[in-house]
Amino acid sequence: MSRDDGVLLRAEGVALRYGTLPALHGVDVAVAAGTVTAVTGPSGSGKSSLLHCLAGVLRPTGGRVLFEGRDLAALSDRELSAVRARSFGFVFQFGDLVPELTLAENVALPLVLAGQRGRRARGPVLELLARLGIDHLADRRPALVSGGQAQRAAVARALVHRPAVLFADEPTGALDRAAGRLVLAELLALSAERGTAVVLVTHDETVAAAAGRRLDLVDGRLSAGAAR
Ligand SMILES: Nc1ncnc2c1ncn2[C@@H]1O[C@H](COP(=O)(O)OP(=O)(O)OP(=O)(O)O)[C@@H](O)[C@H]1O
Repeated sequence: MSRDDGVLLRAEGVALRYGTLPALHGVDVAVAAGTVTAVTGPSGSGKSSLLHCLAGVLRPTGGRVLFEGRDLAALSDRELSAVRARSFGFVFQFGDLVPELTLAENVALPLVLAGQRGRRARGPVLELLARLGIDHLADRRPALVSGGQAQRAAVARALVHRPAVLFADEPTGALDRAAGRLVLAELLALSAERGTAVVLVTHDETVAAAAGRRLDLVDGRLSAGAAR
């Protein structure tokens, strides 16, 4: 564990450049277990970049990111992949389900990657699909379900291995407002039940207001007053 009580993930002075273009400038963030953090800010302000740095998808060009006290940049590729597979879940705007696999097979992927046999994974997968009201679609491929149903499957896939942190980048951005609110409420309820911390990029003011904490980015910096 980190030296700070309950802090799972910590960004210290995180900076990121794409070539010569600076996207983040010295961002400090601490994410405690079981909390919900909304990352907001105008288009191009660095929200996705910050999420990707926190999740170990992008390596910061300055500062560091610690998960359970370990600097992600100091891990080998194999160790980093193992941390991400075991401890992190991801939901993106367009679900990114594998089109050739059924919903159940998609949701089982994190368990199969962790070494579980497909058949053993089916129990927890179906349970989660039932919680999200889509167990009757378990054996359908993503192309044959609605956008909201596919996004529910993406939420199930992100939580099935009970990760410590769920990273969600505009997870309901492709849905209409009402459907989006519903899926998001389900995502937050399931995460809370499982004690999973959520870091959520959103443009939706209502969603941001409902999160326990809000980080507002402006030009790659946390705006003054943003709670860390
Ligand atoms: N792969 C990339 N290569 C070069 N520049 C990039 C890349 N990804 C993002 N950027 C730039 O970095 C800055 C921050 O982008 P980022 O996607 O993090 O912003 P954002 O706040 O998530 O935006 P949006 O709300 O539009 O998704 C922007 O100026 C963007 O153009």
